[in-house]
Amino acid sequence: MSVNIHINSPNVKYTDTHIEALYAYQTTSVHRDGKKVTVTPCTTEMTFRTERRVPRLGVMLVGWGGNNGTTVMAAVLANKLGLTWKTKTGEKKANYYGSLLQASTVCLGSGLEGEVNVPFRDLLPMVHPNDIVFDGWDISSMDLASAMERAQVLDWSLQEQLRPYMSDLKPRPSIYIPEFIAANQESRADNILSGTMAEQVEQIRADIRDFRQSSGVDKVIVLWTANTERFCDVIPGVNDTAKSLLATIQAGAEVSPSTLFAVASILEGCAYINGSPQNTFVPGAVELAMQRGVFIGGDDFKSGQTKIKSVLVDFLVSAGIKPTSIVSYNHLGNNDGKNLSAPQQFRSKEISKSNVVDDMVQSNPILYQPGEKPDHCVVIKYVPCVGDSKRAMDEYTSEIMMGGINTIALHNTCEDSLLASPIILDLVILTELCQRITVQPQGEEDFQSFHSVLALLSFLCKAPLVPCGTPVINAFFRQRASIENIMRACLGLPPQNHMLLEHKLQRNFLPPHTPHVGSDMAFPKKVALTNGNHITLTNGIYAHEEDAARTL
Ligand SMILES: NC(=O)c1ccc[n+]([C@@H]2O[C@H](COP(=O)([O-])OP(=O)(O)OC[C@H]3O[C@@H](n4cnc5c(N)ncnc54)[C@H](O)[C@@H]3O)[C@@H](O)[C@H]2O)c1
Ligand SMILES: O=P([O-])([O-])O[C@@H]1[C@@H](O)[C@H](O)[C@@H](O)[C@H](O)[C@@H]1O
Repeated sequence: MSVNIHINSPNVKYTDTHIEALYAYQTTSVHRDGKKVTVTPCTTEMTFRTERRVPRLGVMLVGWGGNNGTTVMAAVLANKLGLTWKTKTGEKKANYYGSLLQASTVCLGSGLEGEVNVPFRDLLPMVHPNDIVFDGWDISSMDLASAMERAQVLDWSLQEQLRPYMSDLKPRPSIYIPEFIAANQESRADNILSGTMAEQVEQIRADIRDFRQSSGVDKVIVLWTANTERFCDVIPGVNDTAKSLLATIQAGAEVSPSTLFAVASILEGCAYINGSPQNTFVPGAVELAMQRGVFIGGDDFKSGQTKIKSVLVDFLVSAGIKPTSIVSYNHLGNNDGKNLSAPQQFRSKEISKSNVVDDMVQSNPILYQPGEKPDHCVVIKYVPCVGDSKRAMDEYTSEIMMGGINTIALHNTCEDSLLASPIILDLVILTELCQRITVQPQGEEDFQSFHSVLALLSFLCKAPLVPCGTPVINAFFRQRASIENIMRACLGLPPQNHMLLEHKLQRNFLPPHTPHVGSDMAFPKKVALTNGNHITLTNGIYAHEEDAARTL
């Protein structure tokens, strides 16, 4: 179900190349003086400009031969080919469930039939996952069909159909520095580059150029879905500035493979996204991205256990209930789990899985004293038997009224790669869309793009990377609303505020031409059809309906 949305407003202009929308951005400036809090509403008129032409997108995955890499490749092929396959519970059909853009909707407002919800992906012109061209690197030389089999994620009857399309896909040799990942990964490393660090970065850059040229794509985005690395020390003169980082690479001192890929991507003008928890984006990498006007984003896909945590803690704290203990245990048996069985790699993940509640806790000084936090314990165990089917068990203990205690226990079987793959697609498609959006605040001559650190990706990450000094938001629905409302702004639409005031007052205050869905209104007998099979909904929002005529 896809719709063709057209905003009928004097503030929105469709040119051949752009959607241009005048938008009143409303915020509040708050000043606190002791117990006195002064709130000043601020409105900034601005113009959002979105390029309408959707490019041919190439995505290069670092770790292409891994569980996530092979699964996202397989999923796109299966969708593109419209594959179905038999399983013991019946026939399955390829889909993109779990993708915010492909499988969730947004409410555009009310029409003659009540609320009109449309696919997120239809809000603005954006890349369809079926059209993405993939390539990538892996320290394992295994072809993608065999690597898909090794991953043990997808049903065999589906794998058999996909094998002919994936057996010729071979990951490019990659940068391998053993001390950054678990020693137990060494047995996979038969596909590695040689030469100095600088030479290897140049090879990665050459790979990107080769892919862009041979595939004919218009742009390339690079995404890290390789193993979790240990954290890298941030050292002045080594990686604290773009200049020092580039010099360190030339000198061959400590730089992680993920940071080397980041530098190579940025120097090639390609956005770079980190799907793992390590601190790939040392200050020098961030500065380099800003200097080059290239997007970077991450860290660590938010896919299952942590995603629920960012919902549940938001619910509890927003409801005035005080979480006092969060115990997040899981065991998994895939190669990611094997890598995380090493202490330094686990530590990277422990940090990203633990910090996700900080903003929600700090938002409620009624419940928490300054600096007070719930006990928070993260445990990850490697149990080969369960493979990619991670078993997450959580216990949330909270204080409720009058000394009461509430305990929520969850068991969550996360098929990790089937949860992460749609997130990988959302990350690259949203990043590409942001590359086509510019904004001109009132009074400024030039249009500007988003900050190089693409905070809009926070919804998809456990440890959101944000511009220095800006707030880190982990609360799930706040993150989602940020994406929705920025996309609405590109269409000149106000933020979704959920007020539904028209249904909460005694009298309907909407202009007569705007029907109020309710028994006290006489519906027009027929909705005029305009422009062929477009139907003009009230308030000028057109929806392209598959079925043409309708009478009400
Ligand atoms: N739900 C999820 O699966 C999920 C959620 C959040 C984060 N992650 C992170 O995503 C990453 C991938 O997860 P996975 O389950 O696919 O793991 P995986 O081990 O199956 O795949 C990682 C791949 O990266 C390769 N690799 C390692 N070092 C490399 C390098 N320097 N260059 C190129 N390739 C390299 C490995 O050979 C392997 O094929 C991990 O860091 C994991 O922590 C996964
Ligand atoms: O499900 P989630 O918490 O978002 O994320 C997952 C962790 O629970 C799991 O322990 C880890 O192995 C995966 O790489 C992923 O990070």
